[in-house]
Amino acid sequence: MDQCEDREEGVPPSKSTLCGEHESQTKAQRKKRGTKRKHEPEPSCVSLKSDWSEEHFIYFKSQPVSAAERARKRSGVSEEEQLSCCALCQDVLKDPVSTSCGHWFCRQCICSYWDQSASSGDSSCPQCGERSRSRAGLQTASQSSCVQTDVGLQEVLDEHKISLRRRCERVNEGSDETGSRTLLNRIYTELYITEGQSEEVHIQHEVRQLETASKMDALHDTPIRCQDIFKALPDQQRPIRVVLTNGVAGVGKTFSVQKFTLDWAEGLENQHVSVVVLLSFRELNLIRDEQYSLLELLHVFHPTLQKVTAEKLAVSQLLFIFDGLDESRLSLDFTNRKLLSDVTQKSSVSQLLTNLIQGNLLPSALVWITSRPAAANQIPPTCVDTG
Ligand SMILES: Nc1ncnc2c1ncn2[C@@H]1O[C@H](COP(=O)(O)OP(=O)(O)OP(=O)(O)O)[C@@H](O)[C@H]1O
Repeated sequence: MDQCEDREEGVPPSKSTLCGEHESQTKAQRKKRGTKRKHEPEPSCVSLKSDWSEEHFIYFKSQPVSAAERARKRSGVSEEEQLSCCALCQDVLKDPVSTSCGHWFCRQCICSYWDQSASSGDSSCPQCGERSRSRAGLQTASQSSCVQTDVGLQEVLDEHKISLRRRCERVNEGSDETGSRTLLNRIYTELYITEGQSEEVHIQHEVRQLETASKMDALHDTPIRCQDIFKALPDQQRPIRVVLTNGVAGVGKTFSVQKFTLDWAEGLENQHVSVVVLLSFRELNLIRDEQYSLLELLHVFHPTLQKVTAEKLAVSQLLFIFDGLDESRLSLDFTNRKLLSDVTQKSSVSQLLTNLIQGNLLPSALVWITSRPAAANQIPPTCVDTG
């Protein structure tokens, strides 16, 4: 059994349950001090980092065309062939490395070229004559792609992170919206999530559930930090893609989401995620009767995503956070057979969400949903990863 006070109060285990006992401050204490506030989401900006291969291609295209390249073009050699061919041995690249001007050679070819070159220590590019980085600085394809992927997109990504940091770094304190905003990191106390999967559908009132909760067993009673919810436990085989965090009113679900996002935006945690898309069901309610594609949905709520194409979206590691399922006025119908797999295909917001959660849309995207217990049964247990 977990040791958290709120679990003792009776939050029934779902995929994960926010136990909500802060290390130094209980919910009761918070309420007494009038700190329970709902944090309205603000518009944010999002950018995207693409996979290396796509940028790799752009990278080559953007190089100044050398005489050798022009000659190859004249000879009818395709660009793909050029990219896989060493300019020195004219053979297929072996252990390919690039000079700082962007030309590719077999590592052995370029090293022996430099070894043989009259002026030792000269590291000019054999193809264009430009002075290159030294042999120690030659880049492999993956190093080069990282650098190139970041060109242009890095700026957008930084902008997105700054935007999300601004959105999450401060929270309202006080009993009404006029309360002052304070730094989240200053008041945040660690919350623990326990993993569990209830077989029952929770139809009772939350108070009733509190009574029955003690009869349910958590799958794991090890507390998990909110930043670690997508990290599989040692005994878990499958990667975790969809997480549903279930917790009673005021336990700290929104705070956890904000803390997770802030740590990501500050570069502290979960850096394998390229883009965090933070949305509340309250925001989504506003467009529930409209038709959007997933790409448009992101553009609407995250304007800087406008710079990002569907192709880049498909190859990036996205994390969608949907906060407050209990406030949803969408009718999430997981039995609807309308399959969506194209991020540019328009549909209702609920269909976008069900397809995203089911993995038809952006199958590698991570999804985190938070909910009060009474509403959590809107997500079928089969859609949630138990690890
Ligand atoms: N980790 C935390 N550290 C410090 N205070 C917290 C923490 N989590 C929650 N609180 C306090 O509890 C209040 C309620 O938290 P929060 O809005 O995150 O709850 P919630 O679970 O999202 O509630 P609801 O179900 O009503 O949306 C916050 O305004 C804050 O004052």
